Formats: sequence, C-alpha cells, structure tokens
Amino acid sequence: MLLIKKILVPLIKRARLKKVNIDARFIKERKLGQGSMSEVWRVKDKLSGRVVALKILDLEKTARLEARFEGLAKPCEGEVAIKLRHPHIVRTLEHGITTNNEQYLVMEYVNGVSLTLPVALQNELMQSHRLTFIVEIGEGLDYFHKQGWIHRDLCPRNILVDRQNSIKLIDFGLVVPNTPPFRAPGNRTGTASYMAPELIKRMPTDQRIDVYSYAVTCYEMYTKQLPHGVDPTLTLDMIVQHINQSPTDIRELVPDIDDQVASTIMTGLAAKPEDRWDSVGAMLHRLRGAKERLEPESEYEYVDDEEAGDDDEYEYEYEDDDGEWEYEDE
Ligand SMILES: Nc1ncnc2c1ncn2[C@@H]1O[C@H](COP(=O)(O)OP(=O)(O)OP(=O)(O)O)[C@@H](O)[C@H]1O
Repeated sequence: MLLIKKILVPLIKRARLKKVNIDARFIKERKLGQGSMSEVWRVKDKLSGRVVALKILDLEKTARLEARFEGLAKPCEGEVAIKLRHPHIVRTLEHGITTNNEQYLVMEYVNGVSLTLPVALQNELMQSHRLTFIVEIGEGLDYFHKQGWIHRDLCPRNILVDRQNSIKLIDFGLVVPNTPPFRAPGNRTGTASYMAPELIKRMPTDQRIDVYSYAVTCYEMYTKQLPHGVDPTLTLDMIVQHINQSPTDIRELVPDIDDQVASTIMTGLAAKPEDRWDSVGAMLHRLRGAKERLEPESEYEYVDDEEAGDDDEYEYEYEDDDGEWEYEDE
C-alpha cells in the first residue's frame, strides 16, 4: 500500500505535469543559493504576484542521481516536498518541469540564514536558542519520518533559521521512502561527515541514519566541531578510517552541558544502529524534557503533529491540493 502511495501515484502524476516557461512566468530578483544539485532564486511570480523561492534542479546531475536508484523509481524532490505541511519544514507550493525539462520547485521564501552560520559563529543567537533550535529540528524530522520518508541529508547546510528565529528544514533531494527496497544496502548518497556508519559501510539502513545525522548536527551546535573531530572536507573514503573509533564525548568539550542533553546526543551517535535511538521521536522526547527542565520560563510552543498538518495558509492561492499548476505558458 505504502509502495503504491509513495511510488506509483507520484509517477503517474509526474507524467501528467505540464511544462512551465520559467523566464516568462518569474522575475528573478536575486540568487539565494547555488547548491550542488540546483540553483535557488528569490523570484516574483507574475501569476500569483508573490515573492517566492524558485529551485531549478540541474538536468544532468539530477539524471545521474536518479540513475543511481534505477529500478526503484525514487520519487523526485517535488513529489516528496509538496505533501509536507509542518511549521519547521519549508512549505513547497508547487513543483513541475520547465520548458527546458528541468525539475523545479516553488517554495515559500525563507528570509534567514543557514544554520551553518550560527554554528560557526557560536554567537548570542546560538547561545540563547540552541535548545529551541534542536527541538524544532527534531519536530520537523519526526514529522517527516511519520510521513514514511528517510531524509538522508540532514545537516546544518540544509536547515534555515528565519527572521523569527524559527527553524525550517529544506532540501529533500535525497529523500527515499522508508520501504524495504530503499532500506537495502546500496547508494551512499548524502554529506560525508553526517553519514551514519552503516550507510558508509553499505549495510542496510533505516530511519536511524537520520537519527545519527541529527545527533551530529546537535553535537556541532554545541561544540562547533564534528564528533570525530574530522575535517568536514574529508572524502567518504577518508572518513571510513574514523568511523570505527568512538567519538569524543561531548562533555569533554562542553563541561557544563546538561547531562541529559549530553547523553541523548551521544546515544544518537552510537556507531551501531541498534545502540542508537530507534526513532527521532524518542530522542526528541528526551531533549524536549531537558529543555522544559532547563528553560521552564521559555514561551516555546509545543508543535503537535496533527495540528501541524492543518497549516494550509497557502492553499487558497494554488489551484489543486497537490500544488501543481494546471497552467501552461509556452
Ligand atoms: N525556500 C528557501 N528560501 C530561501 N533560501 C532558500 C530556500 N531554499 C533554498 N534556499 C537557499 O538555497 C541554497 C541551496 O538550496 P538546497 O540546499 O535546497 O539546494 P541543493 O542543490 O539541494 O543543495 P545541496 O545538495 O548542496 O545541499 C540553500 O542553502 C539556501 O541558502
């Protein structure tokens, strides 16, 4: 059933998509990012009058990625992103194919910075919001897992902090369904320093690879360094040499860290998946508990999954509930 919902239905929908002439429809205002797979622009959408973020995927790189999952019919980024409705996940409004055959996504424009910046600066924003950010990332990821997906590329680069200091997860280009064919050993796609040992060693994987990446991200948010102290520019093969060693305990680097937070992160970094948190929800539960104890005065609002799914503020402006325009401008 999950296979039909996650793979066959999106394939049929993709075949039905109409092509959009990007240059005719959008006015490019400025480039927001040059990812490894795409260009992202802040644009004005002439059709809706809105300022949005437009992600255009590189044709050849996307084809190469899809070829790595040949026979598995990996859903494309837009098919995954369009269904996500959570306050800590960027809202995708539409996806489709350009007249140049590139895949594109129209997203809410997030006015903010990548989490890599406060991680590197360890500034007042990071000091005062660290636990809130950690809980919000966990909420977004926990929701994501409950929709039946594995992210495979969670890292500070793929997390934005907006002007309200709220977390938004972005980039679902490497996402796969959490189903047996995609959990089988194979592709080592992701960002090397955040990859779980079982993924690097080409062993079977599941949602616990994201638990590991989440724990690496939390570790970095506290220490500004990676758990094995390795250089983030190292290649996968070089990282293989480090993954069998235990990571430096976070308490050695941050002596005043709360013990519950420290032990929760360290369990998330366990080399063997069976020694790690089984789910992001379990890890989040411990981190949220620590936050409530340490920051009882904080006005943080707990995000309920069910309520999160009701966030339909954009719905009225877009034509159908898949967010796919039936508009064609050749
Ligand atoms: N909705 C958005 N609002 C504002 N900026 C965005 C948005 N989406 C993406 N960006 C910016 O564009 C950059 C690249 O986006 P994204 O990570 O989705 O591309 P990518 O090609 O998949 O990148 P990579 O694979 O290198 O992580 C982001 O780091 C961010 O700075």
